[in-house]
Amino acid sequence: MTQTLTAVVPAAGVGSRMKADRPKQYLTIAGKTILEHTVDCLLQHPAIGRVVIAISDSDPYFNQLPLSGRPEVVVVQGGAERADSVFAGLAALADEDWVLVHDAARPCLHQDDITRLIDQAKQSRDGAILAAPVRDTMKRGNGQQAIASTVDRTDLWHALTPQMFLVGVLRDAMTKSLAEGAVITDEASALEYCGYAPTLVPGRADNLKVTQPEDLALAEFYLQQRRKEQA
Ligand SMILES: Nc1ccn([C@@H]2O[C@H](COP(=O)(O)OP(=O)(O)OP(=O)(O)O)[C@@H](O)[C@H]2O)c(=O)n1
Ligand SMILES: C[C@](O)(CO)[C@H](O)COP(=O)(O)O
Repeated sequence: MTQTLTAVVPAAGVGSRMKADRPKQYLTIAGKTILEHTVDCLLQHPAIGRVVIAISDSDPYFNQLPLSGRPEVVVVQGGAERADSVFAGLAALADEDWVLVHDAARPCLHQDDITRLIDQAKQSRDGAILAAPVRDTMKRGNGQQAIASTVDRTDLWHALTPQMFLVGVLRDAMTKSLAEGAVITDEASALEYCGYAPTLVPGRADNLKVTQPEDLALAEFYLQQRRKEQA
């Protein structure tokens, strides 16, 4: 598999839910920042040759990382929302390219999941996302910390990343959906807004997004397991 794909990594968030002394992508696990774990994982895959990282314009951390000097890494300025950061990352890419978008905060991505996503995404212009089936009974609240209803969890999934699309299709969908005020929390929601139906590719549940303080120890455990697998 030749290294022809680019991954866009939104890494311009502040990580407020993490309640840490720095944005969560710069917290360290086993001597490396979460961002470095994520980018190393992406560039380890034989089909990925370049990573475009969107960082905050006030980011004081990135340039201190060895990562900042890697030739495979391009840096762009992120935006106020995750979608703005992703959109900025697309500016460096051509419409006919395929792109994987992957959260900096998801360092435990497995190589096999990347391979399966790439294989599935290229089957259709609708693209594909990694997703994990919901395991728990799902409740919708009534706004007063009480249950309003139980959500039917038939065919209900957690959207993960990477999400993979043709750049031109994604760029146009994001342009339209954002201009019309749609709520875009992942790339697939922009495609859906424009009538596409991206494929759901079952992904590993340990591809967690480090979001809350207790997630850091779990990510450390999963990365340790990954190192044992690769030893
Ligand atoms: N304006 C933003 C907001 C988020 N992100 C990135 O999008 C990914 C997923 O977003 P999330 O987990 O929500 O990160 P934060 O927005 O930093 O977290 P919080 O909502 O807790 O502040 C993260 O890698 C984050 O750095 C980004 O590039 N630009
Ligand atoms: C893109 C994503 O990780 C898919 O689940 C998620 O939507 C990011 O949401 P966040 O609120 O920006 O963490």
